[in-house]
Amino acid sequence: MSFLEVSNISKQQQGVYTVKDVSFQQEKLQQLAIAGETGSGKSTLMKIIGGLAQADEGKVMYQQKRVRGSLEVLIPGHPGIAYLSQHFELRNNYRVEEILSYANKFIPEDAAKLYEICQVSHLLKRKTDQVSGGEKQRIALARLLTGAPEFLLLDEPYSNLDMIHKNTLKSVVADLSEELGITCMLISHDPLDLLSWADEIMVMRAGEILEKGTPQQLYHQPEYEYTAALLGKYNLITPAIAATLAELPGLNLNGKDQYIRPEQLKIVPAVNGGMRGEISRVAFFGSYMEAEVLLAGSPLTIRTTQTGLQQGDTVHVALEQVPVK
Ligand SMILES: Nc1ncnc2c1ncn2[C@@H]1O[C@H](COP(=O)(O)OP(=O)(O)OP(=O)(O)O)[C@@H](O)[C@H]1O
Repeated sequence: MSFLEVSNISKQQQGVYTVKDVSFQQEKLQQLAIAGETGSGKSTLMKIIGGLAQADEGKVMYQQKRVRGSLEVLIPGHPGIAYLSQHFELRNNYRVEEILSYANKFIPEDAAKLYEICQVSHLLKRKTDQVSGGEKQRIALARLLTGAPEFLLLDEPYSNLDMIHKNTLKSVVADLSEELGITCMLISHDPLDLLSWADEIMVMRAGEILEKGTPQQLYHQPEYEYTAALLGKYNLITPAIAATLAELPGLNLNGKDQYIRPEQLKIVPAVNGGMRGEISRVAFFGSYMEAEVLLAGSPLTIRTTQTGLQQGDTVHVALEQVPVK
């Protein structure tokens, strides 16, 4: 039996299904991410898994035991499962070390290691109102981890963090499995968080699991345009557009909609036989440029590191198909 088995979970709120017949499994130490637009039911599902909400139907089995819903117990939640909410609160007027010692199950040396992993060791003597938002987030995580959970549910842990604090917390989360043997499930609205971290991504739409797969599968060969859009920019090539792009080297004429990522389109030297087009727009993104190129009248977005491109330039374009693992 799997570490986590979710079977036929449904929940209605105000007469509408917010989670509908969701079933899946997660193995120990497997890094599972949930993607989906706002309101697609991600948080509701995660709270049901952690015993913090009540499902109407279905069951959650964690390490072979049923997780009881929030209405079946006096204090909602499961002792082995920690849930880091995007709306966490730290009690005011306490020292960080007091907050952390409250539910601590570790001996001092192990707790110190935990604080180091969470990068909060230097904050222990401060009061909770003397730390920044990003530091608070790491303290909240450290506090959850002091309860020695084996399973951690991370609900948008990086929202409201600037790039520096986000990267610090991302490296903390990356270390959790390896250093502490904790299995994690992550919700994030930023595709970069999910793609770089997950072993498997589940895509939710209107309370249901639409599709799931490895980051590479879902990024390069999504079944649905919804998934393509969630995970990054793309060019929709319908069969009608594909028919006008017959000269584009590498294009697959398979009669289906294709979602071509901007970095799959390459500007090539004219002698290499790419399809001729005209640049209609260029934008600078720091480490790369994005150019919109009109190919047979269709505007396609290309990501390139080539500099000096300008509106009105003639370029030749080829397509690289990416083998998917
Ligand atoms: N207590 C509630 N009562 C009624 N409807 C609710 C309640 N909580 C959530 N919902 C609705 O359930 C749906 C799913 O909400 P949920 O928070 O699970 O989505 P989400 O995918 O996590 O969204 P987000 O990315 O914005 O956090 C939404 O349509 C929301 O409005």
